[in-house]
Formats: sequence, structure tokens, C-alpha cells
Amino acid sequence: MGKTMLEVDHLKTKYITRFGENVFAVDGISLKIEEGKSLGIAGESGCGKSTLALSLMGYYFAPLHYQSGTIKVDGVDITGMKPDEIRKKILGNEIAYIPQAAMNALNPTQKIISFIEDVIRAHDPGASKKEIYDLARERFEILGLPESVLKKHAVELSGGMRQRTVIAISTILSPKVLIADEPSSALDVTSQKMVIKMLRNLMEKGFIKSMIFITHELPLLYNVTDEIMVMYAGQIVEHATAKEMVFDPLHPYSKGLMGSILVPEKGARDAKLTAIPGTPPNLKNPPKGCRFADRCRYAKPACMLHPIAESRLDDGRMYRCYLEEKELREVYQDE
Ligand SMILES: Nc1ncnc2c1ncn2[C@@H]1O[C@H](COP(=O)(O)OP(=O)(O)OP(=O)(O)O)[C@@H](O)[C@H]1O
Repeated sequence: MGKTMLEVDHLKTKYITRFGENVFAVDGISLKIEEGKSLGIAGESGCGKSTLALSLMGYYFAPLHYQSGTIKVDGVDITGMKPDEIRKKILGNEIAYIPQAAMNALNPTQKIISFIEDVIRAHDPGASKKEIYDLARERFEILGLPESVLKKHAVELSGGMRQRTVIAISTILSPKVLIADEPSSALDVTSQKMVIKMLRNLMEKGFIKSMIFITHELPLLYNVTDEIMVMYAGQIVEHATAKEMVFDPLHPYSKGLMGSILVPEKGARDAKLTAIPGTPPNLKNPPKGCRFADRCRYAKPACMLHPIAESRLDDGRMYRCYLEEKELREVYQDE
């Protein structure tokens, strides 16, 4: 087993609305990522993926609040750190984050090299301009980005190039964990492929030690990550290897999401992806039983009665369902 880069234990975080209501967006999430490994997080819009990303980085600014659980990066517990301490000690060198639509967040009046100077100097105030330029040039070259980009402004770059540049800037300090939230979803297919290739390259070269890749585009994850975690209504409903999740999903919700991957035509795939009837529950007042029960075609009355605990198979695969593995496989086979 490799060294554990990120370990999260029963993390609970919530939004407190201006009416004082609690929205339990991350409700007891546990996960572990080893050095050299990547984890995909998938689920419908609103299931808590982005909130999980913010929570992992200790980004607790109202209305988001920490409730309980622990987060360790390379063995160091960062759970209780203040946002200022997180910014100085963790962000950039321990955990790097690429938010949704990151490529549009670059200040258009700043040159790319000056963003890199900001990131490096936040952790090493004494670094000289030349040292920073040399490091940036070398990194850009290894990642297949032209050196000329360093002297350009963000507005001078195409969308795909801007996104790859943001990724190069965010990972310049070789973080232990990269959290990429929908890093390729706003791009055309060719640029998407280049972004994915770049992320793989960063892992292979050891410039990032581990990665979390968040997306609602499930087919992407099979090509990018070692493991996949499916989230539903703030909880994990299944965590398996990417291969298991794609070819042999166990939880009825994963089955609904993943069953579509093998359909070759994009149109058909999209049609199936939106085909799970119903909508996720309101996280202000989630159901006390299985959160997916009212959309699940295999639900039994007992599913609604009590919270569903996580079950673990012998190979370590986790799923959260009232039905046992054997029952699930039988009902799937009968269809
Ligand atoms: N500022 C906020 N105040 C209150 N509730 C919020 C806030 N931001 C998000 N939420 C709620 O938290 C839940 C999780 O939202 P989140 O954005 O993390 O989901 P997501 O899976 O990342 O969705 P998407 O794929 O659309 O980004 C949703 O129910 C959402 O309505």
C-alpha cells in the first residue's frame, strides 16, 4: 500500500441559510487516497460535490460551516486550522484547487507569469523573479505549454489554453492533493482531451501526488481515475474501483447513472443519463431512511424506515443500500 495522501473521516459540513435553516450538503463523508492514485466523484447537480471540495480545503466562509469529522493531508490533521492558516500553510503546496470555470477567474490585466509569482511567493517570499521564471518555463515545457504563454495576459489565450494554464499555475508547487472541480466541462472535446492528458501527465511526472476529479460527466471518470465515488444527497452511496463502477455498478443509483456509459452514441448516452425519474431530496430536511428510496425501483417499505448504514464487501468496495449484494444482483439479473 502506498502512503496515504488524503484521509477524510466522517466529515459533516452544512450551509446555514439566512433564515437559520441547515442544509446538510456533506453528511458523513469518509475517503482515503494513496500516493499516485486518483478518485473521481460523480453525482447529479446539487448532491454536494462542490461543497465537499470546499470543505476538504477548509474553506469555511459563511454560509458554509464545519460540523464534525477530520481531514488529514499526508498524516497532518488540518481540520481545526483557521482559514488564514490554511491559506498560508496548505493551499497551493499541500492541496491545490481548480474551481469550476477556473479559466474565467484569471484577472485579465495580469500576465500569466505574475500569477505564478503570486503563488510561489505566498509560500516562499524570497524567491527571485529569475528563479520563478526558470521554474515556470521548465514546468510549462514538460507539460507541453509554450513558454510564450508566460508573457501573455489571460484574454490573449483560447479557452482550452487558458484552462491548461490555470492548471499549470495551480500545481506549480507540486501539491500532495489536487482537487479539480469539473475541470473540462466547459470545453470543446479536443480541449477536454488535452486537459485530461495534462492531468495524467502531472500525476505521472509526480507534480501532483494524488487527485480528486469531480464531474457529473460519468464517462469521463473511467479514463481518468482509479476509483469512483458516487454521491447522492450529501452522502456516498457507492465507492469502488473505476472498472467495477463502470462494468458492475451495485447501488441502484450508480446503476442508473453508470449503466449508460457503454452506450456509444453521445445523444443516447445523454438521454439515459437524465432518465432516473424524480428529483433528489431537499437537504434541509432529508428523509430519515434511504435518501434515494423514493426514486428507486427496487425500494421496499423497510428502506424508508431507518438510515442506511454503509456495507463493505470483502474486496473493500463500499455501498449504502438496504438490500444485500446477492439480492441486488438477483433483481438486476431478472430484468
Ligand atoms: N450558499 C448556499 N447556501 C445554502 N445552500 C447551498 C449553498 N450552496 C449550495 N447549497 C446547497 O448545497 C447542496 C449541495 O450543493 P453543491 O453545489 O455542493 O452541489 P454539486 O453537486 O456540486 O452541484 P453542481 O454539480 O451543480 O455544482 C445543494 O442542495 C445546494 O442547494
